[in-house]
Amino acid sequence: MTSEASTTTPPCDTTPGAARLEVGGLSTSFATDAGRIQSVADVSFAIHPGETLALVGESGSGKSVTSLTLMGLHARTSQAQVTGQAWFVRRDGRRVDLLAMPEAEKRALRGNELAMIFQEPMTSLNPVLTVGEQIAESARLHLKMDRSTAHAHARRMLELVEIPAAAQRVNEYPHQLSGGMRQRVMIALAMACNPTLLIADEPTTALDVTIQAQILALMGRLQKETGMSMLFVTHNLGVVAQYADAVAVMYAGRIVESARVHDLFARPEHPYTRGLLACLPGVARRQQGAIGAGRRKLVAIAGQVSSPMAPPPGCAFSPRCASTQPACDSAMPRLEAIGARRMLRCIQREVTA
Ligand SMILES: Nc1ncnc2c1ncn2[C@@H]1O[C@H](COP(=O)(O)OP(=O)(O)OP(=O)(O)O)[C@@H](O)[C@H]1O
Repeated sequence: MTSEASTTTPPCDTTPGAARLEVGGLSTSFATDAGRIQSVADVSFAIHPGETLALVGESGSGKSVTSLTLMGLHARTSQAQVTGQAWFVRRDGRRVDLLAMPEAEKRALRGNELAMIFQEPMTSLNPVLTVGEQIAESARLHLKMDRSTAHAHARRMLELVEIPAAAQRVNEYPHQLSGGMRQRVMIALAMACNPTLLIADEPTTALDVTIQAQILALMGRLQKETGMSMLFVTHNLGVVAQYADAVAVMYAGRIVESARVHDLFARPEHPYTRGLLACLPGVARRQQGAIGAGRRKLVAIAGQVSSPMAPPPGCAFSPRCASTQPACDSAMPRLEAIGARRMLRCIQREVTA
C-alpha cells in the first residue's frame, strides 16, 4: 500500500444528498497465492438521478471489481476485503451504505432497485429455464406478483426491449436466441423490477457494431423513460462521448480524473486522460467539442500498467507519463476537487498552477 492509503477521499459530490449513489474511498483487495493484491484503491465518484456515469480504463484497471464490489457479488472464495462507503438513495428516500448493509438486505436490493448486466449474458442467464420463467421469477420474488401476472409481465418486458414475437420468445431458452437477443433479455431481466440504478459492465463489447449501436440506443431510451441512473463500464471512449453524462477515468485501480463528459473531452487534465483521448478517432472528440480535434491516427500509450502486486511508490502512471518529475515518484497524489463535479489525481496541476 502507498502513503495515500490511510487518507481516503470522501464522496466527491459538491451538492450533498443530490446523488443517487455516492462512492467514497472504496478499496478492494483479494487474497491470492502470491499474497494480497490491491485491485481497487480509494475510488470515489457520484452518480446523479437519471444520469449515466461511464467508468473507463484499460483492461485490468479495476472497473469490474468496482462494479462487483458495489453489487456485493464477489465470490466467497476470492476472500475480497472491502473498505469505504457507497451511499445509495433508496426509492423510499432512505440513504443506505451498500458496503455496510447486511447480506439479506443487500439481496433484497439486488435485481430490484439495484440491477446489473454483464458482457456475456450466457454467464448470468440460467440455461435450463425459459427466458420468460427467469424474468417472471424475479417479478414474483421482488414485486410479489402471482404466477400469471408475472408471466404477462415477462412478456411485456420482452416487448419493452424490442424483442420481436415476444409472445413466442418468452417460452424459449437462452441458447435458442442470438447474442444480441440474449443481451436484450438480460436488459429485460435487469429492468423487470424497475431499478433506480443499473450497473452495466461492458454490455455491448461482445456484440457486432450494428447490434452494439441498437443496444446502446435501447438502453438510452429506457433510461430516459424510467429516470434510472447508470454506471456504465467501458473501455470505449467513443461510446462515452455519445452516451454518458459524466465520466471517471481509472488507472491501476484508482480514479485519476472525473468530470462531466463535455468538460473532460474539451479539457482533459490528467496526462493519462490526454493519452487516452489522443487514441480516439477525431469524430468522437468533435462530437464533444474537443479543442483541436482532427482526424487523428490511433496512438497507443507507450509502456505497460504496473502490476497490482508491485505498485510503484508514487503515482502509478508516472513510469508512462511524458511529463513526470521526481516528486511524482515519492507519494501517491490524492484525488482532489478542481471544479464543479471535477476531480483530479495529479500533482502536475499544483506544480504548474
Ligand atoms: N477474484 C480476484 N482475485 C484476485 N485478483 C482479482 C480478482 N478479480 C480481479 N482481480 C484483479 O484485479 C484487477 C482489476 O481487474 P478488473 O477485472 O476489475 O479489471 P477491468 O478494468 O474490469 O478489466 P477488463 O476491462 O479487462 O474487464 C486485475 O489485476 C485482476 O487480475
